[in-house]
Parts: sequence; C-alpha cells; structure tokens
Amino acid sequence: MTSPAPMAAPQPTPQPDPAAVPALSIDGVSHSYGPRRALMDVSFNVRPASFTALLGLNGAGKSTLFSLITRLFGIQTGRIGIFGHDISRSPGEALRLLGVVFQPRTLDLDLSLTQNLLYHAALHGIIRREAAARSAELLARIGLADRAASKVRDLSGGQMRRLEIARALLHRPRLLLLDEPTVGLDVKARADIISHVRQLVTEQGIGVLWATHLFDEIMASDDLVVLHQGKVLAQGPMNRVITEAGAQDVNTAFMRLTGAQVMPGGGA
Ligand SMILES: Nc1ncnc2c1ncn2[C@@H]1O[C@H](COP(=O)(O)OP(=O)(O)OP(=O)(O)O)[C@@H](O)[C@H]1O
Repeated sequence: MTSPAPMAAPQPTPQPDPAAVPALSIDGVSHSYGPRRALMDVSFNVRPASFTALLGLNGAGKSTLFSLITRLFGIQTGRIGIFGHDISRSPGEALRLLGVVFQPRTLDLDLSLTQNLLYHAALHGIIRREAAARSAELLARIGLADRAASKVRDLSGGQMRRLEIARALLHRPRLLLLDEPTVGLDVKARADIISHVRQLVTEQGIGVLWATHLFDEIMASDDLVVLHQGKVLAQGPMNRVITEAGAQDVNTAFMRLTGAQVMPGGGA
C-alpha cells in the first residue's frame, strides 16, 4: 500500500513590501484648461524617504499637477495614488498622508504663530491638547519657539515659510509637497529651508516632491523629474538623467532635453 502524498504546507499570502509602495504615484495624468493642454500623459513616482525634484520652467505644469494631487481640481484623465490610496476613490486615507506647502503664502497674518498652527490642527480633527503639544514641538524644531505668541505679520519671509512647513507637518504626513517654496527668499533663508526639508527625508523618512526651477536646489542623490510644456521629458536618479542626456551637469542636461536657454544664476 502506498502512503498518501504529504500535503503541501499552506503558503503564506505574499504581502506587498511597504517600501515598494510609492509615496506618490502619478499615472497617465493629463489636464486641460479649455483648449489649453497643461499636462500630457504625465507619469512618475516619488519613493518613500526620498527627495524628488520636479524641475520645470514657468508654465511647465507644476502648479497644475499640485492642484490635482491636492484635489483642488478633479482628475480629468489618469490616476494619482498616495501610498497606494487612489485620491479619487479613497480621498480621506490619501489626504491624511499628505502635507502641502503651496506657492502663495496662506498664513493668517493677524494671528499668532501658535494660533495659525492650532487652527490648522483643528481642521485635521487633532484634539486641542495634542495640537498644543505638537505646535510647541514644531515651533521649537523650526527655531521659532520664542516667537510663538508673535503675529505672523512680524515674521520675515523665510520664517513664514518655515512656519508653513511646520503647519504642513502637524498631522504627521508621510508625503510632503512643496511648490517653489524658496521663491523670494534670500540665500540664507533658502539654505535653511532646503536643509530642514532634507532632514525630514533622512531623519523622519518623509517622501518629498519639491517643485523648482532652480538647479542649485537639486543634489546628486535626488530623484529628478523634468517637466516641460506639460510633458515629462526625463526622470530618475539625477546622475542617470544627466548621463542619459549626454551632459556633465544638470543645467546642460536640462538645456539639451528642453531646448531652453538656461538663465544665468542657476535657474531654468
Ligand atoms: N486657470 C487657468 N486657466 C487657463 N490656463 C491655465 C490656468 N492655470 C494654468 N494655466 C496654464 O497651464 C499651463 C501650466 O501652468 P502651471 O501654473 O501649472 O505651470 P507652473 O509650472 O506651475 O508655472 P509657474 O511656476 O509659473 O506657476 C500654463 O500654460 C498656464 O498658462
């Protein structure tokens, strides 16, 4: 008599590797303002705990893309996911993981720093005591603890930007979008903001999408997406984008890819 074949042990269901789920996935996104096409079949990912620079000239489509990711505009074509949550189908889960710093300033100038933060925390449903603790912690982190009760109107431009970043972090997002956050700031304030955001990536594992037209804000370790006239012309690790464009530096790569003239002073 032959003994029955041993039963195969049940195999565990493979679980997706959390690190493999992009912080942000943009998939085939197009957008038009009436007859004007602002984005054409745009696709790219932002990895968790990475800094991705979205490089483009004025009018490239960066703000339009941010408006779609934040659901200010409805998606016409394509799909956007935040840590695997489709922003159209599961907006609550998706937006909970997202922090945003828009290009125009959106602080209330006549409220104090703390009041601005508490107001925003309330919008996110964070209870008052927790909101006060997080606000104090974030103000200390951006070096403005001693200004907590000052009116925002009395801050410098760089301090206001730091406060906006703190506000965007109050609900502890895992993905942070910043739309040209250093525009109008002096060299020192720019450097402070860039280094603060880079620390968020390395120390807290936040995925960052940083829209800019300034080459000197991008580092060799960054991921780069070159957006031009609504189309992605190149994407990947910065060094690869430069090599594939047959260039030695990001300025020349950008010029070759877009045919644009690079402005003196390191800006596209
Ligand atoms: N509300 C609108 N109505 C019509 N066209 C628009 C509107 N907003 C943007 N556009 C057009 O869409 C294109 C992309 O603009 P967008 O503002 O997204 O670019 P950007 O890269 O953010 O540039 P900037 O840095 O100057 O804001 C441009 O041609 C712009 O003129």
